Amino acid sequence: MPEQIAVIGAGSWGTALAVVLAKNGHTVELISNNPEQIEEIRETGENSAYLPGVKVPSGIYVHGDMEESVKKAGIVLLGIPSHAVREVVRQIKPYLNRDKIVVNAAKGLEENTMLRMSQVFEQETGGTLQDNFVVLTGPSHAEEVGREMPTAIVAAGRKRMIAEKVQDIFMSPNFRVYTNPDIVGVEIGGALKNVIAICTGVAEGLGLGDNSKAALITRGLAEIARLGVKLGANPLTFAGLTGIGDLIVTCTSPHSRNRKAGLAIGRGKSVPEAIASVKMVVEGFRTTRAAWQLAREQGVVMPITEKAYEVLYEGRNPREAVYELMTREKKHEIEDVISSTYPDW
Ligand SMILES: NC(=O)C1=CN([C@@H]2O[C@H](COP(=O)(O)OP(=O)(O)OC[C@H]3O[C@@H](n4cnc5c(N)ncnc54)[C@H](O)[C@@H]3O)[C@@H](O)[C@H]2O)C=CC1
Ligand SMILES: O=C(CO)COP(=O)(O)O
Repeated sequence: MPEQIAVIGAGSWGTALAVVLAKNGHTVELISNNPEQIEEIRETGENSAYLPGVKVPSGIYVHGDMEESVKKAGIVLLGIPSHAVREVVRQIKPYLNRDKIVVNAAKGLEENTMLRMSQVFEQETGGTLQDNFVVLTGPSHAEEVGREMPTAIVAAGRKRMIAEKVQDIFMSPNFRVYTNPDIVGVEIGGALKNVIAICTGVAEGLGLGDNSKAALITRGLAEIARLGVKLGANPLTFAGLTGIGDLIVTCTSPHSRNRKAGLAIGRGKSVPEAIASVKMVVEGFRTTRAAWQLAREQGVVMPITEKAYEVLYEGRNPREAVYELMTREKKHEIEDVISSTYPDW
C-alpha cells in the first residue's frame, strides 16, 4: 500500500532513499534546509552537489517545510548526519505519535554524550515512541543505490511488525531489506565502521597495501564487536550486513566519504583540510572521539580506535600510529574466549 513519507535531509543518502521510495510507488516529500538546492532539484531533476547523475523523479515534492511534511506523513525518514538528529527530533516531536514510524538512516554516535541515535531519539521523545523507531543501516552507498545497483541492508526495530513494515516499503528487486531485532548491534556496527574506514584510508594514503587493509578491517571488527557485546549486542550481528558487510564496503569503496578523508590524511593533509575536502559529512570524525570515550568508560580495549583518536585529535603521526599498533604486546586472535572455550590450551 502506498505510504506518505517525509524524508528529512536532501544530502546524498536522503536523496537516494527518496528515489527508492518514490520508485516503489510511495508519496514522497524530500525536505531540504537549502533553498538553492530545492530550486535546483525542482528545475533540473538533479541534486548535483550530493548525488550527481541520478534523476530525482518529478513526483518527489522537494521543499523546506519540515513540520508540515511530518504532520502529513505516516513514515518519517531521518537522512541527516547524526550530529543533526537531536535538533531535528526536537523540532518534529510535537508532530510525532504512535501512528507514525520514524526511520533513522544516520550512522554515528553523538559527540560528548556518546549516545547511539536510538538513545538520542528516546531522550528527546521521553521513550513513549520507541516501539515505532527503526534503524535502517548496512552496506549501501548512495551513489550505487541511486543507480539501482543491487544492495542489501537491514531494518532493525524493537517491534517485528514495525521493522517488517519498513522492510516492505523499501523492498524492490534492487534493494533487499532484512529485519533484525538487535538495535544495539546494528547501531554500533554502523557507527564504528566509519572510524575503521578513516583508518583504512589513512593506510592507503601512506602507501600501505591490501594486507594492511584486511588487518584493519578484521581487527577493527573484533574491537567493534567487543564494544557492542559489552553494550548488549548479539555477536552474530557483527558477522552480518551491518557489521563486516558495512566494513567491507566503507573501507574499500571509492565512494566512501570516511575513506576519502583518511586517504587525504595519509597523503599529508591536515585533519581539518582533509575533512573539508570531502564536502559531505565524514561521520567517523566525531564518532572516533565518542567511541574512544565510550571504550574507556566501558573498559573495552579498542586499539585501532585509540590510534584513530590520537591521529585525528592529538596530532599523532599516522606512520607512528601504525608502528605502535604492529608492536603492541602479542595476543591470541580470539583472546576474549580463550580461557572459557579452550581451558586446557
Ligand atoms: N551517503 C551515503 O552513501 C550513506 C550515508 N549514510 C548516513 O546518512 C547520514 C547522512 O549522510 P549523507 O547523506 O552522506 O550526508 P551529506 O553530507 O551528503 O548530506 C547531509 C544533508 O543533511 C542536511 N542537513 C544537515 N543538517 C540538517 C538539519 N538540521 N535539517 C535538515 N537538513 C540538514 C545537509 O544540508 C545535507 O543536505 C550520515 O549519518 C551517513 O553516515 C548511510 C548510508 C549511506
Ligand atoms: O555508510 C555508508 C555505506 O554503507 C557510507 O559511508 P561513507 O559515509 O563513508 O560514504
